[in-house]
Amino acid sequence: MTRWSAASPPWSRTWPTSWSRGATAPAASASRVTFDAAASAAAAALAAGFSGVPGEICLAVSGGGDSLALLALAADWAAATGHPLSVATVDHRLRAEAAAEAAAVAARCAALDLPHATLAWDGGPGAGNLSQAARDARRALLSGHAAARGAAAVALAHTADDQAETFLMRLARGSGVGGLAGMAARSEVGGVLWLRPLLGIRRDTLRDVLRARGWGWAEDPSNLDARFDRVKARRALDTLAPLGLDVPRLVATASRMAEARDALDHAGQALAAAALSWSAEGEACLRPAPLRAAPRSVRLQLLADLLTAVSGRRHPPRRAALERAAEAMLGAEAPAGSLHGCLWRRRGEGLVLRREPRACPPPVPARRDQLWDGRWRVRCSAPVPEGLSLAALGPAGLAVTGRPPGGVAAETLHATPAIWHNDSLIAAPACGYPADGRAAAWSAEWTIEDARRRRVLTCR
Ligand SMILES: Nc1ncnc2c1ncn2[C@@H]1O[C@H](COP(=O)(O)OP(=O)(O)OP(=O)(O)O)[C@@H](O)[C@H]1O
Repeated sequence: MTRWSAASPPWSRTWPTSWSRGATAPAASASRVTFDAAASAAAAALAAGFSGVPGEICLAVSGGGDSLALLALAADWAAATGHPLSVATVDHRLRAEAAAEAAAVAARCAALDLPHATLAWDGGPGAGNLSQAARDARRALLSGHAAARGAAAVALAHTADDQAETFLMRLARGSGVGGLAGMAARSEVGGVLWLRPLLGIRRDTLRDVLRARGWGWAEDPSNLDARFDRVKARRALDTLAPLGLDVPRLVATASRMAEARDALDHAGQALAAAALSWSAEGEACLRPAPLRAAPRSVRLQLLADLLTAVSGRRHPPRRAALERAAEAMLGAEAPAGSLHGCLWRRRGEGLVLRREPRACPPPVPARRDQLWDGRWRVRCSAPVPEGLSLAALGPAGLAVTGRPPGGVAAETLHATPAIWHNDSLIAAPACGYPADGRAAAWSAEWTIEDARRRRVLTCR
């Protein structure tokens, strides 16, 4: 990328004064060379991260420095390649300045001739763990928006610094290799392809890219709030640097962990083929003998993947809890237990793992095509009338449908999706209700959306 050539020093432009931190730009020629190399590396990383994506890429841009740099680099790449881009900003409505930040991103996009949408979240006040709820809502809004536009992927602007902070936070939580592998450059969750093309690029480089263009950016005050683990991790990195434990070292370690995780996955695949079968309702049946015979790390990886898939959650259980549950499952004492929104129970010689009904989500409005509880794809082949909701079948629903033939446990059926109108059951597609075809428009398919887990677990 030659945009920042020495003939036209980009840092000679003026910085906006109101809406940026405005740190000093590199001045000496050695820094210019360093900057050119770093900026070219960022542009090359973005091009590699976006390569082969078959359609529009929707950029998630908050107005912060990282994601504005993503916008800047992606706009250059799109201008050179003609690849379609769009941009979305989520206004969580949690800070007064957020609307102005979204408007500033919109203005930037208008100047670049890129479509932009502001997606508002109204669920803030009252949400339990507010930052987790805001993150989940952001992902849901972004994936819904991308699906509505028919976009092929959503791009996030996580950096090498984010990856290193994530590594430290997971280390502190006692994560295994799966967690220590950090964030993936590509992942498929909830039917959406998520891209993180800047995971190898330093935050400071991205700030320099913006300074070079004279673009300001917004600072989210929560990035300085020491109550957040991420901020603590950022500060800890400063303390650890003299030990040689810096961002590049942690990122390199995370990528070695990703290789180890892939090797475990591979072994887990062989173990799954020997030990695992599924019912159509998403009940996992395990044969303990091959589990016992497998190396502990492979066994734990398979159990972590299973618990993640059956619970529909994005993250596996904590390592310590997983180890305790694995011991209990393979020991003789406890006949049953629960972990990570799942129930396990001994059945004959085997073990059954199923979703815990009370961990299923509260009712949501029924739509024509939606992922429910992270594990069921629920569709309707006809327009959905107003006022219908999607919620777990539960005991009340099962009392209406009765147990379908096949011997599936009532508890498993309780955690399947059902369509309701107030308290009246309209359809329970996983139970084939109603049998006379009145609600045949509804279908439900048990699904493992995450590409990595799909590889490990789809051996039926
Ligand atoms: N409000 C938002 N609207 C759209 N995308 C967002 C929003 N908040 C975060 N993102 C996306 O998620 C990524 C990671 O979020 P995180 O909260 O860690 O952001 P960050 O490190 O503060 O980055 P940025 O400086 O771009 O906000 C961002 O880089 C951005 O791509």
